[in-house]
Amino acid sequence: MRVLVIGAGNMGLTYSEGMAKSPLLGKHNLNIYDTDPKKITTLSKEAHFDVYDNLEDCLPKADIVFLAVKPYHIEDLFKSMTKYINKQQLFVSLMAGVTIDTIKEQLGIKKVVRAMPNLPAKVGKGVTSYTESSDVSKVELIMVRNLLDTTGTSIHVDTEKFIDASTGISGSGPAYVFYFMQSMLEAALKMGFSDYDSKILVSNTFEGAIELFNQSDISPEAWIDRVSSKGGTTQAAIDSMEDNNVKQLIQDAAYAAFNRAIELGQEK
Ligand SMILES: NC(=O)C1=CN([C@@H]2O[C@H](COP(=O)(O)OP(=O)(O)OC[C@H]3O[C@@H](n4cnc5c(N)ncnc54)[C@H](O)[C@@H]3O)[C@@H](O)[C@H]2O)C=CC1
Ligand SMILES: O=C(O)[C@@H]1CCC=N1
Repeated sequence: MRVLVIGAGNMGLTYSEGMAKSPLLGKHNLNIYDTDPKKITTLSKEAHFDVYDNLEDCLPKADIVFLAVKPYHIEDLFKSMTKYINKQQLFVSLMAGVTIDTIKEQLGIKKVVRAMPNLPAKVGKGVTSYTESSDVSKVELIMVRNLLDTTGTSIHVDTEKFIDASTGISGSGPAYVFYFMQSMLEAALKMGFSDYDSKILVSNTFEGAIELFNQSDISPEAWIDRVSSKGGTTQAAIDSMEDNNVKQLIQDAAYAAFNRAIELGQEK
């Protein structure tokens, strides 16, 4: 099985590295294509996998093609792809918003898996949701799942609505966590801690809280209770967040991303 990844950016490279390291594929069955000459030069020197600057040499021989460009790149990309593709090939899109029907229509193909990954895939802790067009067989779907799982874990969803919804939760989600971290870092700096100490305080707090959550069946709400003393400091902080409607604002943000994913799918 030969896999081609189109787009050597954050996601394309992350997936390429995950798949190339996996015994499922190995680096010689993994090719990557990009149009940016600087990226091609850098990647060619690193030689984790075979890098291409033209579709003619890599697209016809691929069995599975990952699409990892920005949604606004597809117009040019799809035009350049059509003469090198065949109906046996399976396309896996990692792009936010772009629908299965758009990919099928614009490429004139039938087998598409639409997936929504996230950036912790870089450290093997990604979560990817995925769904497929009706022409993808069960065996092909298992193959794709195995490839997605080289960067973490995956969940199968029945409709594309849940791909857009998971964009609002997990796809964009790492940015919400970083936003919270940045806010805590800035508070620590204002309180007078050094850069180094602020980073240690904040990153260990996040890591420790996640570990507690993962190692128990206790909800985040119940953990908040365990941190809080009546009339104490945590209560003062949580009251401040509740008074400022922070929970609602975070939910609004997740919906803003969900709705933007739907909108992207309608922009052709
Ligand atoms: N960055 C993230 O955390 C996530 C990104 N995604 C999706 O992944 C996709 C890629 O995002 P990033 O990797 O962040 O973008 P990026 O900007 O880092 O990478 C895009 C790559 O595509 C290349 N490219 C542009 N036009 C091309 C063409 N015609 N042919 C070949 N390569 C071309 C660019 O040179 C660049 O290397 C997007 O559609 C995004 O919605 C999904 C989930 C998370
Ligand atoms: O911001 C974006 O559109 C992409 C999709 C999810 C994360 N990054």
